[in-house]
Amino acid sequence: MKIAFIGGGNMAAALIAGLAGRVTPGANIHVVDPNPAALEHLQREYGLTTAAAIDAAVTAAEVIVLAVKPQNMRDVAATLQPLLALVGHQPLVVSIAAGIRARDLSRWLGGYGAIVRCMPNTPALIGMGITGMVAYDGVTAAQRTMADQMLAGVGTTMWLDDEGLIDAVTAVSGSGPAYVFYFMEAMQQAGVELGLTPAQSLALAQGTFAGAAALAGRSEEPLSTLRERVTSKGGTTYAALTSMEAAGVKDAVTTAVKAAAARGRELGDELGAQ
Ligand SMILES: NC(=O)C1=CN([C@@H]2O[C@H](COP(=O)(O)OP(=O)(O)OC[C@H]3O[C@@H](n4cnc5c(N)ncnc54)[C@H](OP(=O)(O)O)[C@@H]3O)[C@@H](O)[C@H]2O)C=CC1
Ligand SMILES: O=C(O)[C@@H]1CCC=N1
Repeated sequence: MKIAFIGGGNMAAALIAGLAGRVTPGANIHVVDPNPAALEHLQREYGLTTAAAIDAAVTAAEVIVLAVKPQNMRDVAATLQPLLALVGHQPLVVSIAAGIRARDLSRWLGGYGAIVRCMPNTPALIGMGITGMVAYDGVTAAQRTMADQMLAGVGTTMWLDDEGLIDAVTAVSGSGPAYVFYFMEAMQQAGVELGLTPAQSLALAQGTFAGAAALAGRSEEPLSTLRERVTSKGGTTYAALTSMEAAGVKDAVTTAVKAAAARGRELGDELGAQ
């Protein structure tokens, strides 16, 4: 599979790390980014080809991943559109941008239909990502399979019929690793304040997230049951959870996740109106 990335920043680098040598040889990956430092690192690490600006090399790929910020997407589409119009085959365009709707991207690409909109997350870097995906009108069955193979190579895929749900995916799993790191940071800090070294406290917090996430993944029980099994009556967990409830932590988290979804919709409205 020949893949071109437009944008070689954080999320592209995470995807490339998971893809190179696993889904396709690094030499089959081409990355366009104006920052030489980012490209040099990717080139050195994975042996891929790079360019500072979009040119015809991009359309030689079967899959073109648009991995620029949502605010740059329209300009990128304007540059890409005449190049796509020149090629005989229709490369699959995969957008990972938060908010940008497939219909707006299609319009910016001159009515192009072979678009998959998806929302990956950074654990793709270690092959443990999860990606929500939706196919636009002109995607062939073979292209859908190709998109699935690409993203299944860096973790789990979840296809959605309703593109409107991608903002929810963005809020839960696209942004989600940041919430987990935030929670881990707080747990690490508390451990240090209680006398552990930063390394000890980090190992305990990280190991706890890894173990609890794996347990939740393997268990048939609801999360609330798993939580209750940790919570001895009158014990330490009860003291912590009572403190969290009093501080409104659960409400704060659900409100925060909804704020992420609202921002996704807002980006789609703002940028799609152009
Ligand atoms: N980070 C994450 O965890 C996730 C991000 N996403 C989505 O991925 C996209 C990229 O995010 P992220 O990687 O975090 O952002 P970054 O800013 O790290 O990466 C974007 C890169 O694209 C470059 N760029 C800008 N314009 C062009 C252009 N015309 N051609 C080629 N490259 C260009 C940027 O350069 P410069 O900085 O100089 O502008 C930058 O290096 C966003 O749309 C985001 O919504 C989706 C899921 C998760
Ligand atoms: O923060 C953002 O907008 C991007 C989308 C999901 C994760 N990072």
